[in-house]
Amino acid sequence: MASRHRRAFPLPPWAGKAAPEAEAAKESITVTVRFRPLSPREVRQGEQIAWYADGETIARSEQNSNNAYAYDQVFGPTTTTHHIYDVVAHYVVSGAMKGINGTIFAYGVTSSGKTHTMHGDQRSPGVIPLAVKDIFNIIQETPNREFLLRVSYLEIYNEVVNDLLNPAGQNLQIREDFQGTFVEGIKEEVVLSPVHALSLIAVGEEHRHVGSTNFNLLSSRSHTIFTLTIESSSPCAQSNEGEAVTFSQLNLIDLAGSESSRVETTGVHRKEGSYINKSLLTLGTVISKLTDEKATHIPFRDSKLTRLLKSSLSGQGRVSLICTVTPTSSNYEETHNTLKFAHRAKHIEIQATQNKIMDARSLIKKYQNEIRRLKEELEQLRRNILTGTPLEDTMQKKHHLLETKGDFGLIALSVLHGFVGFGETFKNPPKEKMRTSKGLLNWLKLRKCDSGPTNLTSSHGEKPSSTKSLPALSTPLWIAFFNVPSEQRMSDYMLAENVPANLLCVGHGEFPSDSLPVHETPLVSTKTSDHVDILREQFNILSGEVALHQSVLKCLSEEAGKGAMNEQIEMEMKVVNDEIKLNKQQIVSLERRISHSMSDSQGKHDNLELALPYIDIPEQLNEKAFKLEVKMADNKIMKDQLEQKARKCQEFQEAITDLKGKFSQALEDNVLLSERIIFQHNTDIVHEAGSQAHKGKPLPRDVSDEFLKKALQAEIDELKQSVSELSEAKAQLDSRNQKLLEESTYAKGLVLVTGVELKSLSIKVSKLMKQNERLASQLASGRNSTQRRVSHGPRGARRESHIKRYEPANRGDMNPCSGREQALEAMLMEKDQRQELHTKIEESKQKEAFLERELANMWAVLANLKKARGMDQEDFDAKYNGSWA
Ligand SMILES: Nc1ncnc2c1ncn2[C@@H]1O[C@H](COP(=O)(O)OP(=O)(O)OP(=O)(O)O)[C@@H](O)[C@H]1O
Repeated sequence: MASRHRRAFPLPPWAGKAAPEAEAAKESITVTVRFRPLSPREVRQGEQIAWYADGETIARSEQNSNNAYAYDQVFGPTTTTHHIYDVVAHYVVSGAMKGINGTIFAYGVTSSGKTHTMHGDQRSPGVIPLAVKDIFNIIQETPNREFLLRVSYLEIYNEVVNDLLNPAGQNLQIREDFQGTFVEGIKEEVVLSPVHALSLIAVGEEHRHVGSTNFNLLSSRSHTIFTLTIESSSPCAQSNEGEAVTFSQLNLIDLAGSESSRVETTGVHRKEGSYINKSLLTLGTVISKLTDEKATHIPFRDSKLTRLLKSSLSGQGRVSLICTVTPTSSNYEETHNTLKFAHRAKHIEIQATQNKIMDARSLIKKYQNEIRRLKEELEQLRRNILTGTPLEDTMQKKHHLLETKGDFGLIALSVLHGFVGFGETFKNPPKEKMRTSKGLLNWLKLRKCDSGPTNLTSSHGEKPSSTKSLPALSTPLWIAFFNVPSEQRMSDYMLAENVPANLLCVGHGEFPSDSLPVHETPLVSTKTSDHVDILREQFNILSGEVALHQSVLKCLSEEAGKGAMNEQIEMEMKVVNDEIKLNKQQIVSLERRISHSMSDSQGKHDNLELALPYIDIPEQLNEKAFKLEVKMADNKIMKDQLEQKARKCQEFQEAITDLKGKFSQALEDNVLLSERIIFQHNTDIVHEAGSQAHKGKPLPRDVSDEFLKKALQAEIDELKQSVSELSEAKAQLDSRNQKLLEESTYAKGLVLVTGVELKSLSIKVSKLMKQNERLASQLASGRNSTQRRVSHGPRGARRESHIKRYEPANRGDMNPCSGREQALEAMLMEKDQRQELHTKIEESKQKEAFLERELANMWAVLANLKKARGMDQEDFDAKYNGSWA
C-alpha cells in the first residue's frame, strides 16, 4: 500500500555515494551536536552565548574562534526534532527494519535537552515516538514481508538494572552469550500498534527515576534503554523452510546527564550523581580506547551501561550519537567537554552487517508454523461442521484445540489492512499539563485514562488501567481467536486494535518457553499469576458470552412465541444452544485449569521459600562486590581530582613566578620611561631657550606649551596604560599573596609546633647530657681507682697475690668491681644512645633552621611584594603630580 510517508532505506545525507549495505562498508558512528535555545531563566539572568553552530557542521567558541570542532551535522537552537530525526535517526531505524542492529543515543550534561530530544513532548515528539511511528509506517509499506515486534524497556539506576515494564524485575543481571549481552529475566512485550508501543513506554516512564536538580526540575536520574526487537521474513504462505529470517535490535537510549562538580549536592542526589558520572566516565574511557589503535583492553565491564552497549559500540550495527549542549557561558567547560567527547566518538569505526538467523532460532518462523497449523485445524473443524460430523465431536475438537493450543503461543495472523496512524493520535492534544513525569508519553497516558475510549480500549469496552494496560490490550486478540466462531468476528477484534496486515500478533506472556531469550527462574510466580489472570479473563469473557447467548436465546424464544415457530428460528436457537453448551464446557475446563495453575504456583512458591535463604547469598555477594566496585571507582575519581588539583597548584606557582618577573620588568620600564620624560622635558626647555637665543626672538609661548602638553599627554597615556596593566597584575599578585600568606601562616604554625617539640627534646637532651656527665665522671673515677691499684707497684702486687691466695674468701670483695664494670658497660650503651639522640636533635635543629629559612623567604617575598606595590603607587603619584605641576 503506497503511503505519503513512503521512504526508501537511505544512507545519511553526508555519506556521499550510497554503498550497498550487503557489502558492509566501513562506516563511523554518526555524531551530531544539538544546541538548545536559552531557557527563559537563562535569558533573565543575562547569560551570554559561549558556543554556537557555525554553519551545518561546525561548533565554535564565541570567546576563542580557534576553538572549533567539526561533526557530521550541527543543529542550531531552532532546529526541530522532526528534522533531526530525518537526518540522523531514520537511517538507523530503516537499517533495523532490514536486520541491521541500530543504536541511537543522546549524550550531554544535565538540562542540555537529552530527554527533549529522545522523548519530546506533545508539541514536539522526540526520536523515540518518531521511530515507533516510522517503524509501523515501514511495516505497512513492506507488504511482502511479515514482522514480529517485541519491546523491552529498562533503566540503569545507581548501577542497578531495573525492568520498567515489570515492577517485579529489579536488580536484573547482565549475561553474555554467543550473540552478545542480554539482560536476564527482562520482560518483552509483543507490540501491535504505535499507540500500543507508546503506551508501554508511558507505563515504563512512570517507574523511571526522576528528580529535580539545580538546573532541571525533572532531571533523569537513570539511563534508560528502550529496545525494539524486530524479526521479519516472507509471509508463511510463501515461505520455504530453509529461508533465513532477518533479526535486529534497535536501542533507543536516553542517558542521564552528567553533573558538574560545581553543583552542591548531598545525600541521595550525590550518590546518584556519582553513579551517573562514573558510568559516563567509563563510557568516555571506552570510547577513547576504542579510537586508540594501541589500546589492548577496552573496559566495557566497568559499568552496566558500557556492558549493555558493548555490541553497539564495538561496531556491530549503526550508531547515531546525538550530543546535546547548552550554549551558555556559565556552562562553557561542560559544553566543551561534551564537544570533545563527541569529537573522540567520531573516530569509532563500525561495520554494519545484516543479521540473518535460520529457522531454529527464529521466533517468527515458529509463530508462522503455529499459525499454519491452527488454520489447518480450524479448516478441519469447519469441514467437519459442513460435512455433518456429530456436533459432539466437533465441540470436543474445538475444546481440545483450546486446551492444547491455549498453553503455547496464542497466535493470530492479522488479515487486516490499515491502522490509525500516529499523526491522528496526536492531532488533538489535550489541554492537561503534565506535572509529575517527563514527555509526551505521560501525556499519552493521561489521555488514555482521562478521555474515555481511544483506540487502546479493548473491544469489551474496558479502559486499560495505567499499569495493567497490557493484558487488556493483547488478551482479547487471542481469546477472540479461540472463542469466536467466525473469522469475521476475529477481524472485528483486529480492527479494534488497528494492527497492520503483515504484523504478527502474539498473545501476551505466552511465548513457547524454548523460543524465548529469557531465563525464567526469578519470574516463575509472576508468569504463573499472569497465566492465572489470563485464564480468569478468559473465564469472564466466556461467562459474558454465555450471558449474551442466553439473552439471544430469550429473544429468539420470544420471537418464536409471537408467531408460528419457523424452521430458521428453530435452527438459530439450536446453534445458540450449542454455543452455550460449548461455552459452558469451556468454562468448566477453564475452572479446572485455574485451580490447577493456582496449586502449581503454590507448590512453586513453597519450593521458592525453601530456596530463598540460599538464593539471597549470591545476591548479597553481588551487592557487596558491586558496592566495592563503586567505592573503587569513587576512589579513582577522587585520586584523579587530587592529581588535577596538585597540577593546578604547580601551575599557580609557575604563574606567580612569571608574574613576579613581569612585575619587576614593568617597574624597570616605568623608571626608564619617567627618566625619558624628564630628559625630553629638559631638552625641550633647552631647545626653546636655544632657539630664543639663536633667533633673537622667542617662540610663541602657546605653541611651545601645546607641543609640550601633547608630548606629555602621550607619555601619560602610555603610563596610564602600563599602570592599569600593573594594577591588574597587582590584583592577581594580591590574591597569590593572600594564598602565600595563608601558606606562611600554616608554615608558622608548623614552626611553632616544631619549636615546642624541639624545646621538649632539648630538655630531654640536657637531662641526658647531665646524666651522661655524671656517668662519665663515675667512669673516670672508676678508671682512676683501677689505675691507682695498678700503680701501687709491689704493694699492689702483693695485694693481688694476697687476693689470689685468699680468693674464695675475698670473692665478696671482687663483686663490687664486676658490678662497677657492668655499670660502666651500661653507661657506654647509654652513651651510644645519647649520641643517637644527639644526631636526632641535630637533624631536628637543621629542620627547624630550614623551616625558619623558608618562613624568612616567604616574609621576604611578601615584603618585596608589598614594597613593590607601595613603590608603584608612590611612583605613579609622584609622576602624575610632577608632570601636571
Ligand atoms: N531544543 C530544545 N528546544 C526547546 N526546549 C528545549 C530544547 N532542549 C531542551 N529544552 C528544554 O530544556 C529543559 C531541559 O531539557 P531536558 O529535560 O530534555 O534535559 P536533559 O538533558 O534530559 O536533562 P537531565 O539529564 O537532567 O534529565 C526542558 O524544559 C526542555 O523542554
